[in-house]
Amino acid sequence: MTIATSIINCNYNPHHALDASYIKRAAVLSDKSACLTSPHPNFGCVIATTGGAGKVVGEGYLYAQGTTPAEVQAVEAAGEYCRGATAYVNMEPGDCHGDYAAVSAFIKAGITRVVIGIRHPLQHLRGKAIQTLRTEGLQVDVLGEDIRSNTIEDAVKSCLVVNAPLLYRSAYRVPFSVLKYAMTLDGKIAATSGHSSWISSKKSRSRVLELRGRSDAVIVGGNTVRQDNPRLTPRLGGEHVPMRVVMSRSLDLPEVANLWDVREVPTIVATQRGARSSFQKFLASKGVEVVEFDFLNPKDVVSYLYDRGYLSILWECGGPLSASAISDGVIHKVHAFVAPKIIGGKNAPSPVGELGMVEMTQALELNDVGIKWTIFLNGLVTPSKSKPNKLNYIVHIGPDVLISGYLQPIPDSTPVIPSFGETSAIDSSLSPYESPIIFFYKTWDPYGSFSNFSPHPIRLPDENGDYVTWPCVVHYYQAQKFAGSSNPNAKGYIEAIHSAKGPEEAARIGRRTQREHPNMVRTDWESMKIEVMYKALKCKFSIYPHLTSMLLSTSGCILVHASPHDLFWGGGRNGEGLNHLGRLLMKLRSEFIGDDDKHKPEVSTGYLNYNHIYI
Ligand SMILES: Nc1c(N[C@@H]2O[C@H](COP(=O)(O)O)[C@@H](O)[C@H]2O)[nH]c(=O)[nH]c1=O
Repeated sequence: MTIATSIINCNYNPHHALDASYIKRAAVLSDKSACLTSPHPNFGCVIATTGGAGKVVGEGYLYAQGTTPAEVQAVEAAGEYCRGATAYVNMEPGDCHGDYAAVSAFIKAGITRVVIGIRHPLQHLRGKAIQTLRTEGLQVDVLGEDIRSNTIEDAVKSCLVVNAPLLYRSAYRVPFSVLKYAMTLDGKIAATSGHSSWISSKKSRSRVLELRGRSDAVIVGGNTVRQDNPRLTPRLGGEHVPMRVVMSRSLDLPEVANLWDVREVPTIVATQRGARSSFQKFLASKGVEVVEFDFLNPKDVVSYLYDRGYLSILWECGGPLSASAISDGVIHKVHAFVAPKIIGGKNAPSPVGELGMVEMTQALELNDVGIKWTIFLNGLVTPSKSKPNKLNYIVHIGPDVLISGYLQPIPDSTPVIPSFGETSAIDSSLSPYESPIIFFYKTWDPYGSFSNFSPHPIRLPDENGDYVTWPCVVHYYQAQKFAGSSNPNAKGYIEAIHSAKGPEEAARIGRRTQREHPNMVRTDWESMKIEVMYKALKCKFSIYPHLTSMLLSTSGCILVHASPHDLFWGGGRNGEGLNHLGRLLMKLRSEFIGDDDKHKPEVSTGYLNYNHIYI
């Protein structure tokens, strides 16, 4: 889990522990609708008076999509005590009503401070409530941005867990997939005969029923249907019952099965296009929904379920399908119930089939997102005091042991901005958490003209002060590596770069010459190359009015050169680059914006009016 390392306006707040505890309370509250309604964005709100240890005066949680927002409930519960109080929310308020109900409730009630666990993961809502509240004069502290500490980070993670489904949906456009299996101590999910009831205890199985109640769909394979004739229902007495999904290419399925009884609970059978059409007709006659896929695989099935708006999926399948789902990268979290039993059986099935791994070093490690959670039987998760700060915890449920963890960490949707910290130093108007980010790379992409490869000739003085026109920034930049070199051949290379047919060729000649004749490169190159680039950019964005206005039009945005391999000028694949090109363009933009007339770029009369270029 990476929470951005830079500290933005970090206000030391002696009430970190208090803030963290109320935020964790909001997270636990937000989870209370689990199993009662279909998975949805989980919001909890706690309103506490300020001063000393504070006193909780109102609480609320969103019961289901489209019902009264948690914030409105908490304000109503707190009444007059809202005035001057602090509101704690596990996630930035959304606005599914389109009326800003949550934000206006805080403002009208006189709340003065709002503490927010995580920003809203959905792009179209992200940052909106925070900005509105701040504009209205409320103090808004976002955990991990405005207040940071280990305690705070712990509270952030509790907010990530309760909205993991929405975070995965927002970051990866997939449902949150949990693989659950019960196995004996010797790693079997059934006897050789296929008999499997029961491996885990009644207590463990009621935990599984709760997991189903938290899901939009439960998926099994054909073999599970044939062997177990499962019902796959929560049977908790709650209201929410997930869709049951059977994945079967062959449709080699029994005509009599609990899953074909859809009076209470729907069932989908996902199959290969054209499989056993007579059986498809039989299923349809029972009211079972048959969905055909060109090539039935977990990835396409979850993509289909994503389109149906499913947030959470529980995979209760056998080894072959588990392996296929893991290989497809579909599984995010694993719950393994280990029962203190030994069944043996050379051919008894194991929880995960063939993954094609031949060395133990290839084993997939569960990710430790370090959350102190103890899972109680009622399915609620409550921060624990004593448990080690590890999510890969081992929790005793009856005689069994539950080992849980993530194969893919919860995305924390902190923007991936290269050189996060330096950004605000370049342009104080930018907030890495709020400013839009413009990624530019190839010349044919939007903002492609920001690329050094764009075909904009520039004209700059050489070391003798004579102006030379260069076909583009790349030609100029590559040639400068050898400018002023005492080596008699340097001139020839500079000329070859200057006349290169295109920026790729110019870059190739420049890099090859630098590699093969390092002593020809000017001695101060490493310390000068950023300045050389800045000169070229300043020229380029001064002499073309449309480029000047394009650059100015990005005011307030963070510019990232999205080259995945150039980690000096680019941002890298995951923000590990230095993004110097993006940073120089933001610096130049600030200069243009902040400039008085002296530096205002001259608008050329259609040709390169060199005498007005300020270098
Ligand atoms: N045997 C076994 C499990 N089996 C799983 O539960 C399914 C049966 O669900 P239902 O018909 O709704 O009770 C079965 O098809 C298989 O997916 N699960 C567990 O937690 N522990 C166990 O020991």
